[in-house]
Amino acid sequence: MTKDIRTVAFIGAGNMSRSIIAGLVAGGYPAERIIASNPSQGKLDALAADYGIRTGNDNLAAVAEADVVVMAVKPQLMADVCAPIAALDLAGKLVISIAAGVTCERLSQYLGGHQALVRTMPNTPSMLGLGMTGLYASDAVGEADRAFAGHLMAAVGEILWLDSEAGIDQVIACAGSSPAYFFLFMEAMEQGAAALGVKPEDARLMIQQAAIGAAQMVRHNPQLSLAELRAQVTSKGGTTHEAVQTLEQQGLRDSVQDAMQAAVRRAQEMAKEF
Ligand SMILES: NC(=O)C1=CN([C@@H]2O[C@H](COP(=O)(O)OP(=O)(O)OC[C@H]3O[C@@H](n4cnc5c(N)ncnc54)[C@H](OP(=O)(O)O)[C@@H]3O)[C@@H](O)[C@H]2O)C=CC1
Ligand SMILES: O=C(O)[C@@H]1CCC=N1
Repeated sequence: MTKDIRTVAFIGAGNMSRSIIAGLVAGGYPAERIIASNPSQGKLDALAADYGIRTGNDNLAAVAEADVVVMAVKPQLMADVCAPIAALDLAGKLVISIAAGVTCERLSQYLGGHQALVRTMPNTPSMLGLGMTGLYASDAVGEADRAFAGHLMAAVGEILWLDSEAGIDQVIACAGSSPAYFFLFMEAMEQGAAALGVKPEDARLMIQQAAIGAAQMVRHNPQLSLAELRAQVTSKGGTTHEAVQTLEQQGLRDSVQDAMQAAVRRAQEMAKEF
């Protein structure tokens, strides 16, 4: 955890803010230095109860008090939410955006020309300290602010600094959106298990353990390629070979590649829309 403790205001307290806040507090970031601002009260009450952070409905009060402002609303709301914030004195404040498809240039326009911007692309496993965040700092971001943004997101998982802003869209495809691909795969396995007559709770346990185990094997065996790990499971003439061949023949790799390209395409479209 960073020793550089600053007051951080999350503007928008939805799924992603909750994930990051959960990870920060679990990692020891002082809860009293975290503020969440959101229109609906229920999410705020839950955040205050679960993590002891400060909450409110007044974005401007939160921003005024903060050293660091995390913009965490949906991309399509960013312009409207930023407009009143732009009227505040933002000098000396670092603004971190987690929104997909809102460029630094656009965000700077929305914030009245504010320059100290870091664009990030986190993901929901941040909640467990198992996040993956890509970061891109605009030229105006000084060393201390850059380091703070890195430490903040490193508190909830791994980080990757990007040389170009276009890299953020690659992070979306590989890590921001990708937990959903794995959930979808596991959902499909649940359905497959049901078709085999497996009880739902048994299916969930087996799928969960296989997924956690596979991910940990990747993590703990950096010397082995993914294909080598797969080969270790695949006995010659055995069951895995039949299953994997079925997935291959039915085009799993092409589907995944198309899906990742679709994510990037959508991020690029959003950058024009928002
Ligand atoms: N979910 C994910 O996995 C990831 C999301 N992101 C990005 O994070 C951002 C947020 O996404 P996510 O958390 O999923 O979305 P959510 O819809 O869960 O959260 C957005 C929050 O913004 C709040 N909000 C709406 N209007 C305002 C306002 N005027 N002022 C303050 N808050 C407001 C909403 O409040 P309410 O609904 O209570 O009205 C809601 O709680 C998006 O830009 C997305 O691109 C990035 C990486 C991963
Ligand atoms: O679906 C989205 O647009 C956001 C960005 C990455 C994950 N969720």
